Formats: sequence, C-alpha cells, structure tokens
Amino acid sequence: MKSRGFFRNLMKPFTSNSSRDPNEVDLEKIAAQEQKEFSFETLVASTNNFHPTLKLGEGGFGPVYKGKLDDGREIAVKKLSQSSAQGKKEFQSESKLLARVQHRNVVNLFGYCLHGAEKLLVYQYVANESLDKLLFKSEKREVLDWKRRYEVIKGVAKGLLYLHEEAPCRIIHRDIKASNILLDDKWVPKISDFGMARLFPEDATHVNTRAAGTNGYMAPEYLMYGHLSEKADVFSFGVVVLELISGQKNSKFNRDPDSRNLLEWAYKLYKKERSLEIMDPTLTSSADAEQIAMCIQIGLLCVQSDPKSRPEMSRVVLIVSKKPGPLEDPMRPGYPGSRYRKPPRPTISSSNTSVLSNSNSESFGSTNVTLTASTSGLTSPGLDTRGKGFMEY
Ligand SMILES: Nc1ncnc2c1ncn2[C@@H]1O[C@H](COP(=O)(O)OP(=O)(O)OP(=O)(O)O)[C@@H](O)[C@H]1O
Repeated sequence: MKSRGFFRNLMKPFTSNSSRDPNEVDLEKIAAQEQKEFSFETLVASTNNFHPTLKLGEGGFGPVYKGKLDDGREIAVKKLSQSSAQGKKEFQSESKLLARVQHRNVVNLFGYCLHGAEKLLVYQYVANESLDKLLFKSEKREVLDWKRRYEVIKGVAKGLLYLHEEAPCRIIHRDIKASNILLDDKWVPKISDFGMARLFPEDATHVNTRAAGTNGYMAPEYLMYGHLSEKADVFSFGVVVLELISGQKNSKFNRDPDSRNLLEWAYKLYKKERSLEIMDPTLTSSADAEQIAMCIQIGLLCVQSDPKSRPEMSRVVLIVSKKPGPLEDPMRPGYPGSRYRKPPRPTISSSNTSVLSNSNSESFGSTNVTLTASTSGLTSPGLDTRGKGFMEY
C-alpha cells in the first residue's frame, strides 16, 4: 500500500521491532484499512502475480483473483476488463465513496488500484461459494437447510434495505441474482457487485446486453422500458427468494410444462392453496412450513407485475424479522423474458413525443434490448410515469 512506508516511518520513534505494543500494531492495521488506494505492486505480490491457480472466476466485468495482504486480510481482486470512459479522478472518487458502503450483508470494498489504463477493485474475500453454485451446481446443496436459507433471505433483505435507504449514497443494485450473493464462513450472505453502475456510467446497457431475457431476474419494466427504481431490485430479490425455496433456477425452469417459469408456477400453486409444493425436496427434514409459506408469499409479492404493488425492502425486512400479521394476496407476477402485450397507445399531444420515444421491440428474448432511459443505477429517478397503463408483460 502506498503510504505504508510513510506510516511506518511516522511510527518509528514510538515502536521498535523487539518491543512492539500490540495496541500500536492495531493502530497501524486500522490506518492501513483507512487507506483506500492500493499500489499495483501490493496486488501483484498478494495474488502471486495474478496466478491462474488463484483465479476465483470471471464475470461480466473481468477476472477475479484471490489474494492476501501483508496485514493478513484476505482479498478478492477484480481486474476490470470492460472499457469505461470514466476518467481516473472520477473512478477514484467513486471507488472511495463505494468503499464507505459497509454492512454485514454487503461485500466490503476495501479499495481500488489504478495502474496505467488498468482499473482494479479490491474486495473483502468471502470464503464460501456464491449462492448459485451452492444451490444450482453443487452436491453440497443439502448444507443449505431451511434455517440457513431463511437466514440468507433475511440477510439479503437487510443488505438491500441498507443499499436503498441507509448507505452513504443511495444505491439501486440493478443486478441482484444468486451469483451475486456470496456466503461467508458462517453462511452469512453478502451482496456483491453493488455500485458497478457508478463505475461504468457510460455503460447504460451493460446489464441488459449481458442478460436480457435470459437471466430471469430482471424486472419486466426495467428490461423492456428501462424504468429503474428500487422496485427493480425488489423484483430480483423476489426471484431469489423463490429460487431459494424451490431449488429451481428461474431461467432454466422445466418443472411444469404448463408454466413458463418458476414465478408463474409458484403463483398458480399459490392460487390453489398448494404453494408448499414448490419446496425443494432436500428441505423436507428441516422445513418450517409456516415460515416457508410466508416466504413464498413475500417472494410473490416482490415479483408482482406492477412495481407499485411490490413492497419496499423496509417492509420486507419487517415481515421477515417479526411475525407478521396477515399479508395481502399477491397479484400475478411479471414475467421477464416472455412476450408482452403492448400497452394501449396513450392519446397524447405531439409535444410529449420525447416521453414516448422509448419504444421497444416486442420480442425481448434476445440480447438486443437497448435501454434508452437513464440507468445510472445510484440515484433513483423514481418510477417513470411511462410505466402507467401497462401491467401485462
Ligand atoms: N469478494 C469475493 N470473495 C470471494 N469470491 C468472489 C468475490 N467476488 C467475486 N468472487 C467470485 O469470483 C467469480 C467472479 O465473480 P464476479 O462477481 O466478477 O462475476 P459473476 O457474479 O460470476 O458474474 P456477473 O459479472 O455476471 O455478475 C465468482 O465465482 C465469484 O463467486
């Protein structure tokens, strides 16, 4: 780290290697943690020069490597390979701001590094795998008994509430999905990849071009019209809840030939008062039927077609933390990736045509969807009134 040497020199008169007071070492550690900028040399050393064996994986933004800092902290270094028009100063200040986003259920961003044209992000390392690997790709699925899954639901809800309402800057995540929920060694869920919209301000289509109609997590009004609000995250959260309970991946759903996806299946069963039938069979021995039924209802409330009907995260946290009173019945879910009925063309004067210029292809199962609305992702524009007048997707 850049100022380690400087800091050590500063401390020298007060410390000697032979008789170091543990409190002073702590002080040095705390100061190191305050430092948000990492030198490239530090990251090269801590990742063994980005050794392939330390590669944790590669996402849409670039490869991620495991590393260990001198002070003992384990890190995950994300090498951003996506080109962003963002200048160095802006990247620096945005990264510093995001490093202040700290919550038990959000992956901590320790800092960043600029090296020539390269931009890197340094995260807290989260020991267990991402939720999607455990839930959909692993034989270890049984380790996620109901108690743990319920804790994941509660933790993710709290993390999202923090991002929406309590963080130093208001953050709409835009990409809540099982692979962006990491589990630590105590199975505490941590939301990762928050704030990427802030670091890629030019990249308004990033999420869509990667995922349009295929990932199954995006709220239909966001996918089709670019209407972004916290309620888009609420929708994605609802999908994760239903996936956690059913063990089924929404985008690969094939349990019921009469249902287009997990959401429709869960809704149909709910209407027949048979909602517990979606439950993952591996949960049988650990299930708490009342809790599971309540979570299915929450999931369905979150994925409702009309964003205004979806609950705020503050309400979700309240419901899952305390035994709630009776909940309202969910209305039908929105179906990302399905065809939709175009809203009736509103009769509107020609002076308003710019408001209506956000036309979309009727078929959005492809990756060609382009957002024309603002998707900065961090300041909520609130629900665009263009959302009025359509409910059917
Ligand atoms: N802080 C972290 N601690 C441990 N592993 C991490 C951390 N951050 C990312 N990973 C792992 O690195 C891999 C790549 O993660 P990344 O978030 O870049 O992409 P992704 O979530 O797989 O895909 P996408 O970019 O589409 O969201 C994943 O396997 C993820 O579990």
